[in-house]
Amino acid sequence: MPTGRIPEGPGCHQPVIELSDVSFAYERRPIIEHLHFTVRERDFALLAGPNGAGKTTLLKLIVGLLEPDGGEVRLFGEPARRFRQRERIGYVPQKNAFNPLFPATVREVVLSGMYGRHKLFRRLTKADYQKVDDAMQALGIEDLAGKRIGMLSGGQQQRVFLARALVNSPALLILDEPTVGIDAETQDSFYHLIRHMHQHHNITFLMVSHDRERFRSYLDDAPAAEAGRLKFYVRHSHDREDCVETDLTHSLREYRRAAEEPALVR
Ligand SMILES: Nc1ncnc2c1ncn2[C@@H]1O[C@H](COP(=O)(O)OP(=O)(O)OP(=O)(O)O)[C@@H](O)[C@H]1O
Repeated sequence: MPTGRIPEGPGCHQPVIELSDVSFAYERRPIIEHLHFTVRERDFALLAGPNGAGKTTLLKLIVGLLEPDGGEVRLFGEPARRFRQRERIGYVPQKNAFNPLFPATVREVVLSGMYGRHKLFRRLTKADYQKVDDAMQALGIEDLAGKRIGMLSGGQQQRVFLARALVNSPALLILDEPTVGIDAETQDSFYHLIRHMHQHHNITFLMVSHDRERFRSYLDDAPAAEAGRLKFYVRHSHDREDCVETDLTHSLREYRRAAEEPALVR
């Protein structure tokens, strides 16, 4: 298990998230104690743990919404509390975190992913709208563009949130139990897509999930780090040495065409 700050890796394997001796308590109740862990570029990290183990708390520490009581959290080499380049992080929330009565259309939800880069009310450019169209096409939701998000199935909604997270071409994609409440077949198709993205793109993944079993064949057997009931499982980027990036929109279109996912939109 690593201790302290890990030296920088070569090429496209720089540290993205560094947790050095991180501890956190709510009032006096310790939630996370002495956690050391580094996620590097193009790693796929699964954060697993039962209800109440501290997964959401740890995500908040990672994105700088909470500060640790001890130790240090760094994002892309900077202290998390000072990190401002929010557009480098894409976030896919739990389906249940979304209010189905929210009246926005699919296009508006995907477009709202741009606000990390463009302050609210700043005029969006033609290129921005093109990125929104590309992301919707890549995920097979372009025909749903004018529909109210609350009218869609759980699987379709998650594709909308994934498109929203991808419009800024994030370097780090955080997925917070993205398939809770979605049927097993749709979950399979979602995770197949996620694995494709991990295999073919320079995106680092941090996924929160109760469902370690689903990723058993994809991740190392032993946890790479543990703190209390929290466990990190990883597929390291050194499994893939080439650092060449391919265009995400093009690649996801090809992926759809290859019909590896026959019924893409469910
Ligand atoms: N703002 C808060 N103030 C005090 N205690 C809190 C606060 N937020 C969470 N907790 C407690 O901290 C513990 C960890 O909560 P957290 O939400 O991080 O767990 P989790 O692993 O994400 O759980 P779940 O799987 O149920 O979402 C829980 O016991 C929770 O009740």
